[in-house]
Amino acid sequence: MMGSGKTTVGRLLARELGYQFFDTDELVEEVAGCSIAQIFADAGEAQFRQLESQVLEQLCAYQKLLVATGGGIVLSPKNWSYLHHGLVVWLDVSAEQLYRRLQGDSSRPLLQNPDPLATLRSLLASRQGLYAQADLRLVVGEGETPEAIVRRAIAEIPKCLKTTTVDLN
Ligand SMILES: Nc1ncnc2c1ncn2[C@@H]1O[C@H](COP(=O)(O)OP(=O)(O)O)[C@@H](O)[C@H]1O
Ligand SMILES: O=C(O)C1=C[C@@H](OP(=O)(O)O)[C@@H](O)[C@H](O)C1
Repeated sequence: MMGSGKTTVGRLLARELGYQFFDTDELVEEVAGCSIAQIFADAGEAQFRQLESQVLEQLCAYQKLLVATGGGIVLSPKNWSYLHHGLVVWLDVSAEQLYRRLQGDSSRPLLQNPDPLATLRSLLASRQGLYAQADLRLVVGEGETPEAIVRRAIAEIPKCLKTTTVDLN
């Protein structure tokens, strides 16, 4: 979800793993040559979603990447075929925590309305089943720091790696 810490935690985790870090929102802005808010205002959400899929498709061909996606990437079934090239982590943060973090932030167009908390609750409820398709769910506690989440991710990721080693001795 937006504001769950994908960019903040992802950047730190990439450094720990020695992976390159990319953020689909940043790449979309580079491709479009303007901010996400501007893309939504000028071309609409559908155009943003197309650019987002395009960027994800290009990224999924590479290895040793950590990709922080936009919170709505889960909406398109096609995006899941790209996401499943890697291990998908869900940072599960309550709507109330998200609201506190994003108060006064004008960069997320879907929250620019009179009741952003209600929007966050309703988006979270409608996307819950999609986020649940992730390989790893990290429920983020109240006040848990990005560094603590990274430590938990590093402990949990090996347990859910999809590859298995076959010993042919
Ligand atoms: N674990 C955390 N605790 C408190 N604030 C956080 C945490 N993770 C991220 N933030 C803050 O929340 C806001 C949104 O984080 P960000 O990493 O941009 O989220 P996302 O990429 O998922 O939209 C930023 O202001 C960031 O500093
Ligand atoms: O949840 C969403 O639909 C969106 C989340 C945003 O990314 P973050 O999750 O990085 O905030 C950004 O892609 C856009 O504003 C739409």
